Amino acid sequence: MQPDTRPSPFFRRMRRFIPPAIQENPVRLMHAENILFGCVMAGSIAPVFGLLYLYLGDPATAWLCFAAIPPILAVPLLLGRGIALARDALIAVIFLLLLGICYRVGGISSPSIIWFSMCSFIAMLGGGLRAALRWAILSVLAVLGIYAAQKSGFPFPAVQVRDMPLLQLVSTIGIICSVGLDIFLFEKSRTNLVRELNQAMHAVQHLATHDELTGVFNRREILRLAEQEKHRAERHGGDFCICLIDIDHFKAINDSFGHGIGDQVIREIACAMQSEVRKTDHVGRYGGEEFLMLLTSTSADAAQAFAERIRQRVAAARLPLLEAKPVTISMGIAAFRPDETVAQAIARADEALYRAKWEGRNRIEMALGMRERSAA
Ligand SMILES: Nc1nc2c(ncn2[C@@H]2O[C@H](COP(=O)(O)OP(=O)(O)OP(=O)(O)O)[C@@H](O)[C@H]2O)c(=O)[nH]1
Repeated sequence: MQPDTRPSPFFRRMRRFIPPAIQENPVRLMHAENILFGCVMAGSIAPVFGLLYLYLGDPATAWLCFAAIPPILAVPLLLGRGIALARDALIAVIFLLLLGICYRVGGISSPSIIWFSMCSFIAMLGGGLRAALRWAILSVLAVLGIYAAQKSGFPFPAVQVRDMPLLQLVSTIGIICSVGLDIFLFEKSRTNLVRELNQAMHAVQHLATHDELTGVFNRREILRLAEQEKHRAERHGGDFCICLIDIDHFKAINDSFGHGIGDQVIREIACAMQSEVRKTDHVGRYGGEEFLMLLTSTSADAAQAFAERIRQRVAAARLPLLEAKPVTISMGIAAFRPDETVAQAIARADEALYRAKWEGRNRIEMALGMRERSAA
């Protein structure tokens, strides 16, 4: 059973806000997702602090928090115009909000001062190191500016919140939770990305090694497997047979029923072979209507008996596609010899196949050994 590789419902819902052009690129998708997390986080934290400042008797700062909510929630709409624009717009709103809060409540001693660190954090998750560095410099300059302004006697409003320790407490807990949640969501989005890349890699690998029409191995892969089996047989001993299969009078099938039906016949026969072989054997499409089977740990006699079973199964099948007309296959089998190459073993199987055709088709012929061949 295929594992469920779809992202969680939260991520799927969030992706509705991400333009398809961004979704095509996994890294840009991850940055866009992180910016959306930033919007969700900032959009939920701002009203909490708004309510807190109302409770603490500072309605002007509370309204600053509430006023930041609409621009934060509008940021996803900017994603269509570019990730950098959306990211910088979000951070700019947060940055200005923090400047406003620090100006009103405590200056350099404001519990909100530490929240400037979130600017470079969000920038990093939403776009990489350069953006993070830019926002880190701006944040440091802002903090230094607040300090310098206070030192030089700039008139900060004398706002007294009712319960400063409570503000400190909520602010500290808020930043701890925000950082933790951001890291958790970032990790989730990174895991999704890795999983999707893995999936894409498997799909590409499958396309590179399998025949599109039949789903069995393609020529390159079956030849690679043949080399691998040859090395295994040479190292560990054991028999290994190569079986070349060709559909008889296939041109006539194409001519009578059309190429579409011809393709389906090729598919049916590939499927019949694939379902008959053992898990350790391999089936590949060698050419148009020609297949190569690698029968591992199989003696020549066993390979012949097995091939006979497939030949009979195909000959007995009455495909509705062909209006129940029989279709047959011919096969040539070569038992691999340690002193020959894969190409030589296939050449012997091909020679046996040629004999099977010559002898009347719908039959199996065993290859001669190399020495017998050169003597012939
Ligand atoms: N439909 C279809 N036909 C193919 C495909 N690949 C090759 N063919 C056709 O298969 C036919 C093979 O014909 P031949 O090589 O003359 O052999 P045959 O008619 O099978 O005769 P024997 O092999 O001698 O029994 C050709 O007409 C090719 O066009 C394919 O992928 N799909």
